Amino acid sequence: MKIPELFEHKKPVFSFEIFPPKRQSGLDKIYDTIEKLSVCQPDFISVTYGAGGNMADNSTCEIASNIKKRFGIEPLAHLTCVNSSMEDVTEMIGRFAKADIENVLALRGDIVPGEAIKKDFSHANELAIEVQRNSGLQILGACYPEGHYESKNLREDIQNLKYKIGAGVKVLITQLFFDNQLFYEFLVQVRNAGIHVPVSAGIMPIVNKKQIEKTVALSGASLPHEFTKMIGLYENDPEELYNHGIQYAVDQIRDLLEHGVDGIHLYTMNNPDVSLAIYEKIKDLL
Ligand SMILES: NC(=O)C1=CN([C@@H]2O[C@H](COP(=O)(O)OP(=O)(O)OC[C@H]3O[C@@H](n4cnc5c(N)ncnc54)[C@H](O)[C@@H]3O)[C@@H](O)[C@H]2O)C=CC1
Ligand SMILES: Nc1nc(=O)c2c([nH]1)NC[C@@H]1CN(c3ccc(C(=O)N[C@@H](CCC(=O)O)C(=O)O)cc3)CN21
Repeated sequence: MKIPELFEHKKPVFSFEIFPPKRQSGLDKIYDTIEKLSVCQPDFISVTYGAGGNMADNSTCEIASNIKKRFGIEPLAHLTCVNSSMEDVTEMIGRFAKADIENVLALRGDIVPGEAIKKDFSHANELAIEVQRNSGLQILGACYPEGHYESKNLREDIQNLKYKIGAGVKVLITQLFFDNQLFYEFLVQVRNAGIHVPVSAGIMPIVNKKQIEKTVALSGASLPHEFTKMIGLYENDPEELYNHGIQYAVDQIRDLLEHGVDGIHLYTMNNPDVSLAIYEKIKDLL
């Protein structure tokens, strides 16, 4: 199924994101996770590729393929290019096609100190052009409600976003954010810039202390008062932080749905219990 077509017919589109396990031995567990997530009947599940700069894994294609074969759910395979040569990309596109994968999230990827950068691709739009040229894959892309941290400002980042659309990106998924107001303002600017593709909101529930630092560093997302207050109150009480972290995500998603968002993309962090708990509290609006 072509994910961009799904957005034409369904609102909201509800999706999950998972990441491949660090070791091959974790593969059984990821399939248990997907099985649990399948209860929510997500419209698609995306699988990261070298997420957070972790290039140790290479099982994105295999997992995405099984999401379709074993669970009958549409997969979205992420593909990054900053550490890849043209040859690597060609090979991976070929593997996706062979595995019957129809949709890819074209990303530049995180620049990790010490990890060699290859010169064939500098930005996600260049990867999108190659995917478009070399395959029949549907292309999705990432966008940044608060601007990408390497951009001077949001305006410049949105100008760069137009290159992706020009390169064939048909749906955008946002970086995680905790302040819906910033998302709504971003959406106005995106539409004013002439970008009219569906934009799905990426939401990450924060349920333990360890996630806070890592997530903020990866995303640069700003933390509204309500969020820092929750952390301040419960950071030393794991059970309360877990419950309030879920509730924060639920409140965020319900507000987005009430504002008519095109899609909700839940960063599951491979935790099906958290995702199911959230689903139970939002399903009446899906
Ligand atoms: N590994 C994964 O599965 C995921 C990774 N990410 C991360 O998101 C970050 C960026 O990825 P993308 O959005 O795909 O990168 P991108 O290439 O679209 O943007 C990166 C930066 O370059 C600028 N830029 C983009 N196109 C440009 C052009 N043609 N000329 C000049 N400047 C341009 C942007 O404004 C931005 O500041 C990375 O850190 C990526 O790894 C996000 C989601 C999932
Ligand atoms: N800059 C950036 N890079 C990404 O890879 C990325 C984003 N942003 N934003 C959206 C999602 C969120 N992603 C994430 C976010 C956090 C981890 C993370 O904390 N990984 C831990 C492992 C956690 C665990 O095993 O439970 C790690 O140590 O890599 C991974 C992917 C992938 N995506």
